[in-house]
Amino acid sequence: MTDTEHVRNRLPFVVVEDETRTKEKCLVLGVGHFGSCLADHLADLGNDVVIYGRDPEVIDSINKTHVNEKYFKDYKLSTRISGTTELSDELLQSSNVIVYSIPTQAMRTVLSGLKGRLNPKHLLCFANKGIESSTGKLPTEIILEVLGEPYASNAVYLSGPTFSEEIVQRLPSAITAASKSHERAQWAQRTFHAPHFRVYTSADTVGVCVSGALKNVIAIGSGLATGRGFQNNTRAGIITRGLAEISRIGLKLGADPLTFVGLAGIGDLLLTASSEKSRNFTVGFRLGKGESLPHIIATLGSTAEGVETTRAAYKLVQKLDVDAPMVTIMYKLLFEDMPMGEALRALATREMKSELYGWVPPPAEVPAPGSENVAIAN
Ligand SMILES: NC(=O)C1=CN([C@@H]2O[C@H](COP(=O)(O)OP(=O)(O)OC[C@H]3O[C@@H](n4cnc5c(N)ncnc54)[C@H](O)[C@@H]3O)[C@@H](O)[C@H]2O)C=CC1
Ligand SMILES: O=C(CO)COP(=O)(O)O
Repeated sequence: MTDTEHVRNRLPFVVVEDETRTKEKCLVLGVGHFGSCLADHLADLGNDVVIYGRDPEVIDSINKTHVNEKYFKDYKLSTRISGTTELSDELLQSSNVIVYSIPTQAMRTVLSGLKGRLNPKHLLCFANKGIESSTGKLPTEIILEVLGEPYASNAVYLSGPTFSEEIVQRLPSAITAASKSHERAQWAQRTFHAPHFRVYTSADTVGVCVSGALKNVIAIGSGLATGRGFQNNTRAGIITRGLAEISRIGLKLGADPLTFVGLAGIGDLLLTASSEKSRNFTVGFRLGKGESLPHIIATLGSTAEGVETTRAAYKLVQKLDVDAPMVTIMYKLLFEDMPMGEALRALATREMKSELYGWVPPPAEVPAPGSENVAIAN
């Protein structure tokens, strides 16, 4: 058991005792890796925190021993966290900050259960990353469809390079809080910000959600290449061209191009697509080693959002009619049994392109020497 106190002691600044900070009543939905570490972080900053989970054994272990026996058995969580399996109206009304940290595929169901029981005064933060596989819709769209306004405009999306196991150890991290409402983004910033957890605001909710979802698809591809035995050059190429692909898709949806060079963009892509700590990278790595997808999913013990998001992203890019070779090949590999050799060949033998295609108009054709055009020009 690692007591996080000793980790905190190696930070060159005080983490908690800031009396000027407004203490919030926080409710964290989801008792997996990310929900637990965000609950711990919020409690560490002096907030009252209740964590909701559907797994009574995990909630029981948090209440009795302050340990999440399923996801963080090596770390003691804050004693300020209390767990519950009941989302009562009283609990919802007594909370002012609600953090959604359940996988995206369950989002419509969970939010439908909350509809009519929330208050526009709640600060709603969404920490999930993904696209709904049955519809190809982003979290921004699901919230609008299920909860409507003003919840959609006030929602805050937390996204960036933040592995839960590093946050729970209080290792310095940075994240983006995006909302159409600047006031809500700032509220989330004030609530989560700490010297070791820097929060930056953004207004680009679409860009942040697209980046957070699609980096997982690229991370599976990067893991796969690594599992197959390719090395650093390949990984850097995948990450860079992956970012170009994410940007093309995001731009079609109206994202701000600068988001892709931010924490939720390149920051999270770099992290996830290059680390064995990532579940999505791990799924790819194991595929590259020859394991089957159903076996990997059954034994991963946690969620890899990129798998279902690949299915969703494939639908989305077809609808948007945008060139997305990695999303397309990953979909065929994962869901259409395309052999790996064929997939890699298909990616590698595509036509030659300009690096910025999809971003800027193609340059004018340069006439080949000796061609008719040259003769005319001369
Ligand atoms: N783990 C990490 O480092 C990070 C995760 N995220 C995102 O946070 C979200 C959650 O991920 P993790 O906590 O890591 O996943 P996880 O697999 O560790 O935990 C998921 C939790 O959600 C619960 N859950 C699933 N469906 C539910 C439902 N219908 N009602 C109530 N609870 C339900 C599960 O019981 C489990 O406790 C994902 O979208 C992920 O991409 C974002 C940043 C970092
Ligand atoms: O989103 C994450 C880190 O920012 C976590 O990545 P994985 O879900 O691939 O583990």
